[in-house]
Amino acid sequence: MLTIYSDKHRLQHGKAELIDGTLKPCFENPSRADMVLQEVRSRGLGPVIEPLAHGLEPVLRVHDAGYVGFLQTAWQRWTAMGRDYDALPKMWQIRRLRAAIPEHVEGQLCYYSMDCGTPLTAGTWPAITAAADVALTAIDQLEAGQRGVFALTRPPGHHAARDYCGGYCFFNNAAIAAQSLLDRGAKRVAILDVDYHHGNGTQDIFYQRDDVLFLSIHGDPATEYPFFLGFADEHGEGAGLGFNYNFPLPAASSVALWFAALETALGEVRRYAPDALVVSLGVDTFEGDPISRFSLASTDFLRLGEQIGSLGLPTAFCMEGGYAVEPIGLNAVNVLEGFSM
Ligand SMILES: NCCCNCCCCCC(O)(O)C(F)(F)F
Ligand SMILES: [Zn+2]
Repeated sequence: MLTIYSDKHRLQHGKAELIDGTLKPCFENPSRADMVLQEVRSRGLGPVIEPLAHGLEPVLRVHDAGYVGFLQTAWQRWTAMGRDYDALPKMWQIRRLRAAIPEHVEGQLCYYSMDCGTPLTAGTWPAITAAADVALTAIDQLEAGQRGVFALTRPPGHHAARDYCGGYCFFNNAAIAAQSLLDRGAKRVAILDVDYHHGNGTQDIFYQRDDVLFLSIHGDPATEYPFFLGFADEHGEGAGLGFNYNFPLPAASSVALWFAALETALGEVRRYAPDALVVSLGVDTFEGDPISRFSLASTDFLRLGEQIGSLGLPTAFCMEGGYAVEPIGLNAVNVLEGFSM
């Protein structure tokens, strides 16, 4: 299987994250992609190629122009205030506060974000534009006839909505990939999100549409991040009603329950009969993940890959989460090996 990878991911490296009451080194850091790349190479998964530049147009097909403009200018405006540290919001535009978009960079930082765990740094813009190019280059390769392609994307993307960042995500790589497939002639695309956390951003982007089927298996937002989306009664709206499936599972759910949800999800994909599949591949469902509470073993990721492969669809895998850094490569590449079996 072909892997698309850019070293520019290393430019996104936040200083600290508020976890369990104290500031700790960011869980979402460059070592994650380094370890996955190392495993891709050591397992001989296939060629590794650099992304081609695709510009901002494909990004603007899913993200709001004001939001993209904010991301593009934020660091320069932040440092112009004499600040050289990571840009993080101090508050949010919550209920009954004015909804107008602030002019000032600090107000926009609050307006265009959903949490304080997603540091905007000097390298964020080049890193996220490179990640979008990685995802789009994977679609180039699907269009050229590849059956499965691995977009080793970092930073991740599935929490990034039309007009806000969060959960370590800025550009929604999987959504950009899916939209690009449609723009190149696909009639229907399914996005399967197997990350431990609900892909609220991906759901947000396609919620009113029937040309993208979104399915997500994740920790129940009743007790898990992102708390405010990802419930089973969210089926889409308008033309999109019936094209959104959430499978929230209680924390500490069994592997059997997880695969039962996967089987149901894959049945819906078969029924939808898409032209292609995009997988938001998070491996934080791993039993040893430090911030998540499912218990897949490394061998279960082989089974996951095989099940996805059984759909027989052209598939682009976009890397999302996974924080047990030692086995992250084993777990991610197991999915890709299983798919290729
Ligand atoms: N006590 C731990 C709190 C962690 N709060 C943030 C969780 C973000 C998860 C990000 C992800 O894994 O979903 C992605 F795929 F986007 F990277
Ligand atoms: Zn996750």
